[in-house]
Amino acid sequence: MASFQGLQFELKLETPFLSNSLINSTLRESSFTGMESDSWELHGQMGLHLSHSVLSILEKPLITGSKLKRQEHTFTMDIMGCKDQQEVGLSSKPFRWIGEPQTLLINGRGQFNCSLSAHFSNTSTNACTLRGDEQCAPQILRVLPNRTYRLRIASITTLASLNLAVGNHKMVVVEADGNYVQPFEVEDMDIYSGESYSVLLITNQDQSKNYWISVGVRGRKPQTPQALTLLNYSPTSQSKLPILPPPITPTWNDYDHSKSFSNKIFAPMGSSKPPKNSDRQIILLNTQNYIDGYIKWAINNISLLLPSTPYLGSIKYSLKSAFDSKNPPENFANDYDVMKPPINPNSSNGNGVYMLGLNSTVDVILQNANALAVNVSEIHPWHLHGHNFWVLGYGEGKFSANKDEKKFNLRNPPLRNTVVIFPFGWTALRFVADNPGVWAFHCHIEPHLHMGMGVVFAQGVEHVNDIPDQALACGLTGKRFMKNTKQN
Ligand SMILES: O=C1O[C@H]([C@@H](O)CO)C(O)=C1O
Repeated sequence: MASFQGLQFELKLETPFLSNSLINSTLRESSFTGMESDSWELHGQMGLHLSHSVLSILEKPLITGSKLKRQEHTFTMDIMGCKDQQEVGLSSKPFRWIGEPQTLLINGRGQFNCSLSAHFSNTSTNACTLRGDEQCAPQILRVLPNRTYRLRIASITTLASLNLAVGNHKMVVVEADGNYVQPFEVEDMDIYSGESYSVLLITNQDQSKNYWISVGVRGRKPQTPQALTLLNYSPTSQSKLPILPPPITPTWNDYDHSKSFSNKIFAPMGSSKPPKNSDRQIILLNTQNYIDGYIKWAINNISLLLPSTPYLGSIKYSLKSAFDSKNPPENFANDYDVMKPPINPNSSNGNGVYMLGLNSTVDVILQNANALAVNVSEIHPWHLHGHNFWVLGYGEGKFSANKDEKKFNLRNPPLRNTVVIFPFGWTALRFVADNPGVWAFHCHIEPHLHMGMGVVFAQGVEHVNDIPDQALACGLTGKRFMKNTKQN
């Protein structure tokens, strides 16, 4: 495990932009709590609010080194209420999509309605300039010339996939999701919701100038302006605007560009390798569907609807009626055409659990497909709780075990906890189910999770001794049940 896992605590910096969704997500997440793993994960943001996209550029870790406890349950937030509204829209007939973000925030700063805020704050006629209204002024990264900086970057967006570039500078990617990677140089980098990276930035450019860092949207037709941060070379004044324009994000649908970035990520020499073979292969087809006319996402034709009783208690205490006891499907119909909208778009809700053998090696093939509309297939960053996995490869079209397994990278696959599936493609990953508990595996795009795009894995729940009271506080494991079990 890499020694720099504390960056995610910096998410707290973004809390003014969170909504009451966090309270919901706290309850929701608690149903997944298992034993602590030593890989601290970036999933407090499961409940981040929906109307803005947020990117943190973290210059310094708050905590480094040691084993960290997952902290996402401890946030308390101000209440803004927008997520509830959005959830209502997503669960309505007719469906109301959340829409693209109005702005992107970098460390809480975005340029939205700047002239309006200037008017109210009465500080400047153009609040988007560096001397304008504080809220609208970009974050300033002040650097010394000829140094090497490590930027810790975490995307906690709700929807947007992002691309980041620093004007006139290259970056060297050295870490992804808390694991070192073989360093590689890039002009710009993609970062999907739930992912985190460290990049090295060498300040070797003209020190009498400042430079823009820009972030733009990928994979969805952009209706969101690029977000800007200023790279300020000391002792140059912060108010000196860069001569060069902000770097322009690659075209939103240039997927080859994104694939080329993902395909450069490898584990460094000496990292742990995946087991040579897996004990089980689970193929998960991602489709957009209807249930009673409501738009949903489904996995192997089941749209995840979480039960009211948290899984950990219901599995540990064998409460068989608490969730679907049937095993969810491990594959989909052979003749399903992933390049076309579903012939039968109807699906159903479910909450069954993939029961994994403790310490077994599991391969998951995430198979993307055409959504409901013709010629539409979207990016989905999938995030696994409680584990890292090795990314064995990506491919186009429908996964073919015979052909594609031969191409799996077992030599130096990167270890991650979030991985993207590209439109009309598949992504293969392998993990060892060695962390007793119940774990969500889901698309990190919050509205997609709300619409059912996730599955649940469980393993070794009998080894989870101290289930937190909060995880036993509702449904069939509510108060009365607890009282009885404690008495027995
Ligand atoms: O889940 C989604 O719903 C909309 C669209 O497919 C239906 O309006 C969209 O862009 C999504 O990503």
